[in-house]
Amino acid sequence: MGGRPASGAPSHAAKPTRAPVRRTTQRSFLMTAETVITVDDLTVGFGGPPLFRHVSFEVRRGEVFVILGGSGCGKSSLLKAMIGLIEPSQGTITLLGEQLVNATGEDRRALLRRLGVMWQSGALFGSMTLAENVELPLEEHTRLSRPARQAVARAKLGLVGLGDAQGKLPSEISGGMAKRAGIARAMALDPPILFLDEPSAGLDPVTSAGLDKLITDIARGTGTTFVVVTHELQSILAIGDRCIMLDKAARGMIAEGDPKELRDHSENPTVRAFFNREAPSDAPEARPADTKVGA
Ligand SMILES: Nc1ncnc2c1ncn2[C@@H]1O[C@H](COP(=O)(O)OP(=O)(O)OP(=O)(O)O)[C@@H](O)[C@H]1O
Repeated sequence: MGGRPASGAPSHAAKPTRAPVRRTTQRSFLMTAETVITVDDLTVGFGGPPLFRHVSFEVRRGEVFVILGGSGCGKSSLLKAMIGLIEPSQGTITLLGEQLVNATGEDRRALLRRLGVMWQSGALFGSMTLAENVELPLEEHTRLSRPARQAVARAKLGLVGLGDAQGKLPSEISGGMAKRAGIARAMALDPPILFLDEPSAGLDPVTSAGLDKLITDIARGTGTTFVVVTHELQSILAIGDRCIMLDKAARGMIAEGDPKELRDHSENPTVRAFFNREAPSDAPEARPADTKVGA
């Protein structure tokens, strides 16, 4: 099952399960915001049966878009396909108006430079201070002078609440601080889109909630678009403007919409089970057509 109903109509034609929705100003903005990512009919596999197939969705400028689902359903693989690290076996990915899948050479590199990525661990270089870590992409991809790079690094670390920790090594900071530093480094080149892979992994609930607030503050304050892979329910509900849900048994996308509306109104038993922390019911092939809610 994928993001399209069997008729071949686009997934956004799927019958929504509707409930009255109170729109905030932010959500109203997102309803009309331009599309910055279009994933169309995407299939990814590693030689055997596809991990997921026929996945289609759009991400709008300035929103926090969450890719969720149980372990092993392909969330990280989808993120990797969206940043050019995995070649899909079918489908297209349009980022900021440019085609990724067929792009090659300098065109591809220039497109990928416009994306910021933070991996689960924060992936900081242990022998470098936080400031030096943030400076690194600037050194690699710009002609800024050292003082200019230092000024940008200071600003980015200040933005994530680490203004006083610039001279520290990664071994001298907490896990939550490392995630913040990872976000600062991912933002060094002012990317319009930031991809975060499991940002809350390994964090206690309070630290995780602080990181959630940082993500929404940056999205609201700077208009940066976030694509976040996570299966942390509290984070999904705290940060997600919209989401898609992948499912291992369905080998595809089984839901799309506002996470709170999916939690409260989805008719799909697998989606309901996920949001209500229940063991999934027997739903071998979940139905995509009934699961688009509040998008
Ligand atoms: N490069 C690869 N080659 C072969 N198999 C892979 C590769 N990358 C991922 N897989 C497999 O694809 C499946 C999905 O992995 P992926 O990490 O995308 O899932 P996930 O939903 O992010 O899982 P989790 O929540 O547990 O991190 C796993 O079974 C994994 O072993």
